[in-house]
Amino acid sequence: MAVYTEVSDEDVRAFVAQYDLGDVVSCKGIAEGVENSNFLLVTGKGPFILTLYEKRVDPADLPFFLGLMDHLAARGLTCPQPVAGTDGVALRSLCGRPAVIVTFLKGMWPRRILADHCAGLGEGLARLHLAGDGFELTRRNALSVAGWRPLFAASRWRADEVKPGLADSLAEELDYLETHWPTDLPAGIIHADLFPDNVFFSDGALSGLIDFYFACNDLFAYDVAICLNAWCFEADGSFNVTKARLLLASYDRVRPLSAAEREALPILARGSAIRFLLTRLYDWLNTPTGAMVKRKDPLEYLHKLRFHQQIRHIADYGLDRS
Ligand SMILES: Nc1ncnc2c1ncn2[C@@H]1O[C@H](COP(=O)(O)OP(=O)(O)OP(=O)(O)O)[C@@H](O)[C@H]1O
Ligand SMILES: N[C@@H](CCO)C(=O)O
Repeated sequence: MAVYTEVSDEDVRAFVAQYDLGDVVSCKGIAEGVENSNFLLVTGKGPFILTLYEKRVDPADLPFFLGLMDHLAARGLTCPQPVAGTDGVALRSLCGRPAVIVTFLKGMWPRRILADHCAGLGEGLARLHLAGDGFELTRRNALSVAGWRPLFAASRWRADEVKPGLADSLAEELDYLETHWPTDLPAGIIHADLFPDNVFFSDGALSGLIDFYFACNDLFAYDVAICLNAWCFEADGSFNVTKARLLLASYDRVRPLSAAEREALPILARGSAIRFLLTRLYDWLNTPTGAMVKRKDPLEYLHKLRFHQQIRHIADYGLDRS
């Protein structure tokens, strides 16, 4: 359960009194997620999500995240929308943390990923990329290639506790990625964390996207690579080429991938693998004792990294070049 900050009933009632949401019926910590403290807040006006932003969210970025959700919703994408208080302000403070109430999305994220989910995902991801066009704020991706070295430095001295030799393997990979990382591919607003638990489905169709707190300006194809890693590997570690084909084909129908973007997928997938490996490694070594959170396994992403290191070309995945 991701609840880092406990909120008392009195605090919640005083907080909600600043909105036109009626009385608080209940407020329960949500047993999912690792980044922020999330609560299912039920008021006289129905269910909402109360989020307290934790360590990895820079408060200065919150206007970007909240504005982006409004921008995307205005363009027809189903995503949470910040709720303003009676004073017109959405971003507040609760228990010493920046805090926001957002609208509740119907649907469920898929616990077991089927090939059809990957088709829905590809279309939804491409629609998100198109819908981000025209958003006036920008945010650099702090967790792209320039951010990996400092993140690694924070865990390097203890990395071998997780797996002997891990520190050297990561150092070598970072050298490679820093030298070969592509820069001249189409870019815009990306989600940057579109894992299955951030994509809701209803009756088999994608019904909404959540958790825009890593969204930023970066390469569109990097977002595709993040999804290949998060959606197209099976529990036994094998790469499911059917899922990958469906993801790419449905993405392509909405926003065609250029030949250069396809060519770059193997290195982008390596970058995506090291990004999640490094944040998971840091969290593995630094999650505060007593925090109600289920840590994620960094080595799952070492396995994915090793897989992509063997790939020279997109055709080696069994995927089409165009
Ligand atoms: N707007 C929403 N509508 C419905 N449920 C939501 C909403 N926002 C969050 N949730 C629920 O809360 C859970 C955790 O939310 P979220 O993914 O934003 O947390 P996080 O700590 O940022 O997680 P992550 O580890 O994915 O970064 C989701 O899996 C979902 O069940
Ligand atoms: N989706 C991330 C956690 C949130 O950053 C992971 O699975 O490591």
